[in-house]
Amino acid sequence: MANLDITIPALKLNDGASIPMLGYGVGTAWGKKDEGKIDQAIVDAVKMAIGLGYYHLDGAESYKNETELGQGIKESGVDRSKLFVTTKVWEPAQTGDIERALKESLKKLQLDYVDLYLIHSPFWAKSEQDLQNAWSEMEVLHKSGLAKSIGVSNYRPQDIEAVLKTAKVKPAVNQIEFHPYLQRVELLEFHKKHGIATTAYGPLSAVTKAAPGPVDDVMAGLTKKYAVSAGEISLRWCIDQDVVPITTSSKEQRLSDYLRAITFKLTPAEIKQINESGQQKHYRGFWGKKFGEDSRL
Ligand SMILES: NC(=O)C1=CN([C@@H]2O[C@H](COP(=O)(O)OP(=O)(O)OC[C@H]3O[C@@H](n4cnc5c(N)ncnc54)[C@H](O)[C@@H]3O)[C@@H](O)[C@H]2O)C=CC1
Ligand SMILES: O=CCc1c[nH]c2ccccc12
Repeated sequence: MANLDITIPALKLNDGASIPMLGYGVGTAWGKKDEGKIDQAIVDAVKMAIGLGYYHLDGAESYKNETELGQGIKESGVDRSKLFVTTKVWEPAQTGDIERALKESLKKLQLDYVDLYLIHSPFWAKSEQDLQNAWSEMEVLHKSGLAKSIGVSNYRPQDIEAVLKTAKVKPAVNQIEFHPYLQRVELLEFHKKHGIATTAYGPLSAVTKAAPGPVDDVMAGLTKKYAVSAGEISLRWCIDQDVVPITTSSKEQRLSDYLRAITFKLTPAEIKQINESGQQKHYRGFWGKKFGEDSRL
């Protein structure tokens, strides 16, 4: 399957690095059970995604497939410097855990550095000080060059506020669930105010697992106008709001088609139509219990 021979545009981060505006995740479609054995299907999927032009790869310690992600990167033959590799640390329990986790991740990934290292969630922390201590460990890893950029994931404004009280380096990114049924308006405003980039997981939710719903009619009109699928409209809806979507699929055709999201642009009026119809429904696919009363934020 030929790719479109296009380069995915990049967004500048607050530390000067650039992140490709469409990512491929190995979390949801590829969560692995038996960590002892290499899963060739995941290696092949990573190679396939890179071959199509997905140079932004999103992994995590908790997905238990960093070995496969690293092997896929190696077998792709694409120069390391061209790739943007993210991984995430799961719940750090004590001082030193984050450094240990990153070094273990790098070993599995067969890499000398990651482009972006994220704290996977704030929900393990018992106090503001826990979040601040974890962040200062991230800053040390950033300074050492093992993580070119550092950020967070699933942080709410109050979690970022806590971090910013003592941070020397601001988080470059907050990776959050984001789609028309979870628009995070206040959080995005907060990110903008502090120069934090937003990356989005679950970007297809409104047209896949949360469908049917109130955006369907708007999507139908736009798919005709742009001759793309509702998935591609969903990805573009993120990009046009400076949000970097991270998607995934094991199907080469779908992944290839999703690259069309970088070939057109929605108008401000079309984004508004999606936003207004999307606001009529609320859906959260991940971490719902942890967000509790903050579920709509
Ligand atoms: N930081 C965090 O807490 C989280 C991070 N992530 C990251 O984001 C990545 C993407 O997250 P997703 O929620 O999976 O993104 P997504 O909203 O792009 O959904 C992708 C899923 O939808 C399915 N799909 C794609 N096209 C479809 C279609 N036309 N019809 C029906 N199903 C279709 C795919 O098979 C795949 O399972 C993950 O792989 C992971 O790397 C995901 C969840 C939480
Ligand atoms: O990051 C997304 C949610 C998540 C957290 N841990 C795992 C493990 C395997 C798949 C998804 C996830």
